[in-house]
Formats: sequence, structure tokens, C-alpha cells
Amino acid sequence: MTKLSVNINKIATLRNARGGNVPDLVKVAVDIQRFGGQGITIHPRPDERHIRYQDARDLKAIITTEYNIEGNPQHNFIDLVLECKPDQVTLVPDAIGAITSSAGWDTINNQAYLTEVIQEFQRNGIRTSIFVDPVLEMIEGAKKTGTDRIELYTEAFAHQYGLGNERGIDPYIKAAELANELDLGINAGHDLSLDNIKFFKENIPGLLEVSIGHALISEALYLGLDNVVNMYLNKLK
Ligand SMILES: CC(=O)[C@@H](O)[C@H](O)COP(=O)(O)O
Ligand SMILES: NCC(=O)COP(=O)(O)O
Repeated sequence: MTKLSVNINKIATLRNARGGNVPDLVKVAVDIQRFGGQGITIHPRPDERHIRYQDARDLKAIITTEYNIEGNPQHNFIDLVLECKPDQVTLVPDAIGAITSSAGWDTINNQAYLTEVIQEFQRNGIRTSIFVDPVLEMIEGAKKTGTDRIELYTEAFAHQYGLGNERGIDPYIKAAELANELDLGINAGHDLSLDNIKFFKENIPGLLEVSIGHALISEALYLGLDNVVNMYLNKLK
């Protein structure tokens, strides 16, 4: 089974546009879980342009499914994750001002650093996942850090699929096969959507979880949040 974790960054973007509490991020997270969402993902960035550090704390009290916090493991982020104790932390190598995530880890050059922070999170009972491109050397490097899972960075697949090139899935299949051999759990995310999720899920062996935000919240503007969550759940069966 592949779990759907809904990334609610864009709800916070909308709320922050007016400075008040509309839409209410916590209420939306409660509702997503009520609609069937199997996890909530947030990606607090250092400038807090969408998710604020306080949101991460407030959400902890109401998440009854799986809580996944993503981000670059700088000191403030590590402290926040250790305080919130989510089910999973996903490490993403974003530059401070990055518009969005644009690359996976170089797990070879950052091996010592990743190993150290992964151990710290695991000692605190938090499952770890690291964001990687579908490159075999990077999957092997990920294994050496001791991480529990990887998250495959799916932007390239989504782009190629949108152009009608189904072969864009090939590196992801090879990466997943290797991850399965190495006993690394497999998550995936970035630019997954109602259009491409079924094809991705059907082709990736052992896909445990997808985190989806930008497309899902955009689709919900037309189709409604309850409906969209259930459309994803059907496609992930
Ligand atoms: C790791 C990843 O691919 C997503 O978390 C993405 O970075 C979402 O972040 P934004 O909502 O800030 O674009
Ligand atoms: N880890 C990926 C994620 O949480 C959502 O990415 P996107 O769907 O907003 O591109």
C-alpha cells in the first residue's frame, strides 16, 4: 500500500497573504485526515514564508495519522524537529532562498554530515528519509548514511510525463529496484498530481508513501479537498 501524505505548505501561503488565520491551517489538517489523508507533510523554510515554526508545534497536537516534517537540517530545523518529534523527518538540501526544492542530496560528499544528523533523529525515535535524485550512486550513498528511507525527487519524471514521455520513469524504476535490494524504504514527491500519480505508483515497486502539495491544493480549488484526497487514494490503491 502507498500512503498519501498531504503537504499543506500552500494552505499556509494563502493564510499568510492576509496576515490573519484564514484559512486555518490546523483545521485544514484535521479535515484532510477526516477525509482519509494518511499523513500530513510540512516543509518549514528558514524565511517562514509559508509554514511557520509555530505551525509545526501547533500541528503536533492534532495529527493522528503520520506527521512528516521536511527541511534542510540546519540548527534551528534540527531543534524544531527534536521538539515536535514527528513520525518522520525528510532531509532536503535546499539553499536558504530557494523557491522550491530543486535537487536531491549528494549522498557521497555529504555522507559524514548526513550520518551524524540521521543518528541524532533516530536516537530520538524519529524515522528518517533523505531526498535523492534517481541516481544509483546516490541511492548507494544513502544506504551508507543509515537512513531508514529515501524520498525520490520526482520533478524530472513529472516533467517528462507531462510531455508525453513515459520513459521518464525508467531511472526511477532502477533506483527503486536498488533501494529494495538495499532494504531502504521508498517515498516519493515533488510535482506529483492527479494526472501522473497512477502511472508512477503502478511502475515503482515498493512505493511506501507519496507527499503531494502544490498540485493537490490547486486541484482542490476546482474539485474540492475531500473529493481530491479520495481521488488520490483511489489512484494509490
Ligand atoms: C521536498 C519537496 O519536493 C517539497 O517539499 C517541496 O519542496 C515543497 O516545498 P514548497 O512548498 O516550498 O515548494
Ligand atoms: N516531498 C514533496 C512534497 O511534500 C510536496 O511537493 P509538491 O507536491 O508541493 O511538489
